[in-house]
Amino acid sequence: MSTVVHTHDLPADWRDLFALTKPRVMTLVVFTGLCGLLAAPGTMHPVLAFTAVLCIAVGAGGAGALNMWYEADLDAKMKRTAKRPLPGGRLKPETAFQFAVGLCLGSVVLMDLATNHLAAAILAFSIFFYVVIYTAWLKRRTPQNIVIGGAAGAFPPLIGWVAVTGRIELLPVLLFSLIFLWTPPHFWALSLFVKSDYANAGVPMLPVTHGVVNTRRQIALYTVPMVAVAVAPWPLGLTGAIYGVVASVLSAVFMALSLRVLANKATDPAAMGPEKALFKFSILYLFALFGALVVDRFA
Ligand code: HEM
Ligand SMILES: CC(C)=CCC/C(C)=C/CC/C(C)=C/COP(=O)(O)OP(=O)(O)O
Repeated sequence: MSTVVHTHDLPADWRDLFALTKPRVMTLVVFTGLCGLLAAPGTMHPVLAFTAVLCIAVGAGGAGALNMWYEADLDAKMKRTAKRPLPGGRLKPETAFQFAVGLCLGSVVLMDLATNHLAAAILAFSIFFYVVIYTAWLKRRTPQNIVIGGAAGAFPPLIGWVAVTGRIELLPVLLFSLIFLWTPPHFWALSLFVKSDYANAGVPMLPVTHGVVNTRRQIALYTVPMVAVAVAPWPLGLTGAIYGVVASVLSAVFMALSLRVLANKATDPAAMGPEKALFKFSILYLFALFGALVVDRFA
């Protein structure tokens, strides 16, 4: 019987399993969940609060891993994703599936034990939404895939809030709506400069199905209600001026960048500076608004 362990194999395996959880994208998902939890009225034992945030991270990671398990065939066709653990042949699909299901189930059960049924149910629903509604159902069928399916990524602040209060209230619903309306400009800006990847893989993303001009119009169109929802908590008296000022200023920048995208006539990805700027700014924007929400709450 051989007991030789190739130690250099072990870290590679763990790195691949970790990569399966989409750690870079999920940092913002987890941050918005953490901020939803911190912004909620009431107190929670720090260990339970940490556990709740951990559950959001593990649940989101498990959902990301199930997404990669399901779409290994698509990922193999796109330059951006071809080297992922499954298309790269570094991980067996069964291993990925078991790991992913373990994370998803573990996160929901632990959330239920540590917080309340409603928070656990919303976590379960968002995993279901990302994996089944977005990945398995809509992504390959309609360019509205990310509008509807994107709702999955909007749940974390609500989950964080409900973990503390046990109730759904207006502010976390506005935070949900903010991310829901933010997702189309975030993703469509990116999809404009990686359009050929999606076209090659046969994924019906908006620039592929409805063209570059239409996609730019849609980005600007979603930015208007997004900005309104972003600022709304301040005049509604749900937050103070710190959040209000940060949200107003950064929303004005977001609007300006999306108008620059609308004005851009280029179709060559090399000339898509405004799109690249909007995509990068979209990430900073959510980090900043959610950060300001927490600072405001404790100021
Ligand atoms: C269906 C909705 C969404 C789609 C299709 C989408 C798609 C993408 C894609 C393709 C990337 C580029 C690179 C990569 O794979 O790392 C990206 C980057 C990113 N997305 Fe999204 N996204 C969506 C929603 C969200 C949500 C809800 C969040 C968080 C609240 C988010 C946060 C991020 C972050 C932080 C990055 C940058 C990652 C890095 O630095 O590499 N995305 N997104
Ligand atoms: C709590 C919980 C379950 C949260 C879910 C978080 C969520 C839905 C995040 C969406 C962000 C994301 C990874 C989009 C990638 O789209 P894609 O899968 O089409 O990207 P790809 O082309 O990079 O695979």
